[in-house]
Amino acid sequence: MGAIIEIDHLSKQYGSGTKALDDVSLTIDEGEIIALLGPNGAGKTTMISIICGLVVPTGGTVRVGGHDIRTDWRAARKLIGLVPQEIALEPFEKVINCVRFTRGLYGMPPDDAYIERILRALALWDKRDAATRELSGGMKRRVLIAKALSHQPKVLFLDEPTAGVDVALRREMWQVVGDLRREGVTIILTTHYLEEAEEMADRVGVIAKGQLLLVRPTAELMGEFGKKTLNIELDAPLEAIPDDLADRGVVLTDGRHLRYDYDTRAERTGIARLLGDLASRGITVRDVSTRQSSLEEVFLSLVSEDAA
Ligand SMILES: Nc1ncnc2c1ncn2[C@@H]1O[C@H](COP(=O)(O)OP(=O)(O)OP(=O)(O)O)[C@@H](O)[C@H]1O
Repeated sequence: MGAIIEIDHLSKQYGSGTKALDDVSLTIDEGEIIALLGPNGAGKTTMISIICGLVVPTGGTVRVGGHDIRTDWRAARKLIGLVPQEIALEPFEKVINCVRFTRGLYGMPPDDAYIERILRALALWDKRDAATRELSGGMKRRVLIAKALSHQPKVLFLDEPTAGVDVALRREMWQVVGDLRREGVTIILTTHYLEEAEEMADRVGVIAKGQLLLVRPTAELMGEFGKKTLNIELDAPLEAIPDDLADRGVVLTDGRHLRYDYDTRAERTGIARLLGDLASRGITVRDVSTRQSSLEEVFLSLVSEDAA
């Protein structure tokens, strides 16, 4: 599928002098889910705000669906829905009216059949006549998504969609995002929860200090940076580790357990040889398990590499 968002050498320096974005270029394809990861103040919200026309860039260009966000902003903005970080809803208004009004603000003709479809998809149909103040936090977030989808955008921005929500609600949100993807909506989300990026995103972009450090398919990033650890439980305790195994990086963690870190990218991981060597010495293995470093560890190693 073709590009829906083209960000070219984008920069933003706020009046205060803060350089929030520094020469960022990124192309996002239609239908993909991309997660922007970065510590507080990295520039994620600034990037989203520029694309949505809320902040004016100091350099570079952005095109949405081929429309320049500055010279052709009306057409660009029609393609975009934004779910902001802060929950701001009219407390006494009915859910269904909030969504209808937002659609109207975009100049779209009323379409109650479509509004019913999104409220049903977001499990809000039963609450359509409730005032928004009567809703739970998770429901309010879903109303924000319904509002953002009210004008049938092709691109949805979710700025920290699950900040401050509990684990069950977070899973519920992931489900909603999965459903939207099946509808063909392109989704750009910012998150501090690395698990969220790992779970949902096709690609991950890591931002720190206004710079896009890298953008990679999530699986590739995990494969490339992910080290694995093999834990071996022995049948009988060992006094010491044989020298040749120690030379290969095998560690005796306690008498009964060996640990071996290996690189998933290596042509030979050395696992078969290690198990063979143990067997030939009469050292019996009771159990083996492996553990892969999480995206969190990958992310921390990237950001610290950058700081170094
Ligand atoms: N309106 C503004 N005026 C001046 N500086 C700003 C403004 N908005 C953001 N900044 C600064 O720009 C930098 C990037 O902020 P931004 O909100 O884009 O980061 P973020 O990655 O979204 O952070 P968070 O994860 O905390 O939401 C920060 O140093 C911030 O203080």
